[in-house]
Amino acid sequence: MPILSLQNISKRYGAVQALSGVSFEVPAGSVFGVLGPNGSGKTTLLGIVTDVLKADTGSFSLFDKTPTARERRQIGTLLETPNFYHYLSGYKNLEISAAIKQRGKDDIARVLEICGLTARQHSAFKTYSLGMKQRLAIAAVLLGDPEVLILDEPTNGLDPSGIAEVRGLVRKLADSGKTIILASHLLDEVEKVCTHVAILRSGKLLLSGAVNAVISRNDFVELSAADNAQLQAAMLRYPGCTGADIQGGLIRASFDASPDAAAINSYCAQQGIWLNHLQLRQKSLETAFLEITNIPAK
Ligand SMILES: Nc1ncnc2c1ncn2[C@@H]1O[C@H](COP(=O)(O)OP(=O)(O)OP(=O)(O)O)[C@@H](O)[C@H]1O
Repeated sequence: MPILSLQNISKRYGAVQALSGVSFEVPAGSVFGVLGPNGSGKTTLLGIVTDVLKADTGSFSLFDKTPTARERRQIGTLLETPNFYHYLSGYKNLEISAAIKQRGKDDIARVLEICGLTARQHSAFKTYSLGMKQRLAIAAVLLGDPEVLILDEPTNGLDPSGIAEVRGLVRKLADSGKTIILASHLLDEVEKVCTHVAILRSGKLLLSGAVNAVISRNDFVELSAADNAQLQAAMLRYPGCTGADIQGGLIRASFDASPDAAAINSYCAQQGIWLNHLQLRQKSLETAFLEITNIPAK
């Protein structure tokens, strides 16, 4: 059963079509990244799912049901950084969050522990690092132990150590069985923490599914020999080779499936070509993302 299923969601703000017919499913237990460049509709989509915004058309189900207050209570949401009181401690701030959410205080110690803030719970919020501040925001979301977490750009504005802390926390929460839906404009982030992804561009869904299936990073091979022109011609005859370009003294050969370096080496030897360089390489994430976002929208 998918945790969240979107059917044909569209939303317009005046002249701006923020979302156009977006449909996808979020599997239970996944860390699901909603990925897209700035302005692609990620926040609008999360706003609709969390009932902050209303879709013009389309519908969605939570836990396989039309969402009611009961289903919504199972969702913890962090769409923007909460306004914590700077002079109050982390603990006191969570007391206020618990009161606003009408949750008891008895859950505060648990969420502080999960977020690694127990030792600093009585320090003033203003003394926290950026990463600790964001972990406190996530602690507030965890009050009441929701099954699903929705986080909008949870590492935005953090320094590298803050980013690492928040990613570590997201992984830990995923390991504990939570389903996590997070928006990001960073492919790198999605690859590091997400199991599944939906990629948006200009409000349209380009692709969705398991990260490994969606972000294909077919290997390519770099090779060279004394006569690169002869090698290039030979590689273009190699079964499955889809291209062979000479770049900076090396031939970069691409394939329709993962290449086998040993087979390429022996093929070249059979052609009387002795390789002085042969290396398998992976497409950079950047290249893979640019290729994905350049494909025509569905
Ligand atoms: N309240 C609004 N009124 C008018 N246009 C809006 C409003 N909110 C968003 N938009 C527009 O809708 C489009 C989608 O915006 P949205 O914030 O959902 O994208 P996003 O992918 O979350 O972007 P970012 O990464 O910059 O937060 C953008 O073109 C944005 O300018």
